[in-house]
Amino acid sequence: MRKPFICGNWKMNKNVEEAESMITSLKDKVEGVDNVEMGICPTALCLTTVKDAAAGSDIVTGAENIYWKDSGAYTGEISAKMLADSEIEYTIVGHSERREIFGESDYEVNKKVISALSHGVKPIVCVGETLEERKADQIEAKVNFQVDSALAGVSEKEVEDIVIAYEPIWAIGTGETASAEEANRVIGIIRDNIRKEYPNAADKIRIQYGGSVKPHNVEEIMAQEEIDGALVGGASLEADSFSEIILKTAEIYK
Ligand SMILES: O=C[C@H](O)COP(=O)(O)O
Repeated sequence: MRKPFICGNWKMNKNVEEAESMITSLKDKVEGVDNVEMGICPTALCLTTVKDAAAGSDIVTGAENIYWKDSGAYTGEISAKMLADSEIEYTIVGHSERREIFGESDYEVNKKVISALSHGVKPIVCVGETLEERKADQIEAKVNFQVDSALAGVSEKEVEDIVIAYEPIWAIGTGETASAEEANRVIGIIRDNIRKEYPNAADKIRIQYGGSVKPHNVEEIMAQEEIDGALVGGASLEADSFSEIILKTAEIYK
């Protein structure tokens, strides 16, 4: 059975003090959970704060984004190498907000995935369709294209370290979720597509759902066979709601 991964994406929220206090409180609330991997992706400013505050717990840390070069004249960027040097385990790559607001392309997402893997940082690759694409029956074509592009050049061994997050764009921060069955269906499509290129790894790769995951709907979502966790935005900002999501997932996986 794949171990579910519940990961918070704080986006552009929280200063250092707030980050430290949230993790301190979260640690207490999820102590003893060993059947769910738990993570937080804060801003670059708070990465080491979260890492240090989480010490002694099973909470892992991830960045929200990277650039694919190791170092150099790339103002405003951080690299996978820097994350590895600070023992940061994960990085989100290709979140729809990066793609839509900052114009990140599938080509760039792939370069970032390759760079992260080369430094032992695990990428959480986000894919998902817009509402227009959903209405035009293009969900499958869109997500499979995004996944194929992101994984280009990745070996079967390396691919096991990748987490995919299926996040329908229309469900992010809107309070709307894909129904649990629909999220499960699309994630099944993604896994079947991965199986074509990576027959031995497809059943090992974790595929999360993201988009308005909250304490009140997490059980239904996590009960689905294909869904291996969640990438949580808004509800990951408070220790109460995020721990509730983790604890309910842990209960389902008992
Ligand atoms: O990365 C997380 C997603 O964008 C979901 O955000 P949300 O839970 O606030 O809808």
